[in-house]
Amino acid sequence: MDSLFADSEINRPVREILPGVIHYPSWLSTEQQDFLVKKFFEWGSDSRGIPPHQPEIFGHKMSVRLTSLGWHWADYRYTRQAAEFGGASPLPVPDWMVRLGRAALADCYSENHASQWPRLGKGLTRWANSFTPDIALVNYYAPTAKMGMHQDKEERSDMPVVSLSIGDTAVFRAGNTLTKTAPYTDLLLASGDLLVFGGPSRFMYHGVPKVLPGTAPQDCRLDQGRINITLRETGLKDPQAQR
Ligand SMILES: O=C(O)CCC(=O)C(=O)O
Ligand SMILES: [Fe+2]
Repeated sequence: MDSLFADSEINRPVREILPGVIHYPSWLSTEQQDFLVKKFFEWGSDSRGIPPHQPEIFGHKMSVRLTSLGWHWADYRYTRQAAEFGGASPLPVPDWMVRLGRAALADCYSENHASQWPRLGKGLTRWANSFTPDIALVNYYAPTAKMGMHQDKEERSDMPVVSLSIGDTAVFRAGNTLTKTAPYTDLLLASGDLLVFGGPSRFMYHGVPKVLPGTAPQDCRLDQGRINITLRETGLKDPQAQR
């Protein structure tokens, strides 16, 4: 009874937070979360990839630790090699991750589901089939880490952003497309939650003001903190990098 009517199922319906922003609670199964945590540790310790690091922006170290697959992100641009790590290249985006990204969009934007979201622009549904993320940003938030308000705009594609959360719950701040300032909509992203933002909100400002320590499910394989995996299409052609 408890698990059938768990709080998460009753109080956290799938919602369109803002036009084109879909929050799908508990989208990942426990097994999928376990698998992603295992992969997270593998990626982080693989000497062939980009080591987890705290990128510097405007002379300040971010509190989040980042590694990435597909492309390296630094100084607001994508490159295939990381000069600061001896020219190392990121590990590739695995096929299963592309399929996961498509499944996420299918669940949020396909005709079936999208009819529920009256504010979702027309034409979003076509994205579910063609989404081919070529970058996965893998963020680790220690319990005190946060991420300032920003836009994801290094891409040359207007494909949606797919974001997966594992571990401690975070406060996610969805802003607006015009300024870093209010109006904001704050929501909680818990372990297993999916957030997709595209269409009219693809270039919204957003950030993570806070992680709520000790809120991960008891059986979570991540002892503390939060993993966020963000899948995007860069729209960049290989081998040329962004100038
Ligand atoms: O951690 C999150 O939920 C957001 C991450 C994010 O906005 C980013 O990596 O650009
Ligand atoms: Fe972002």
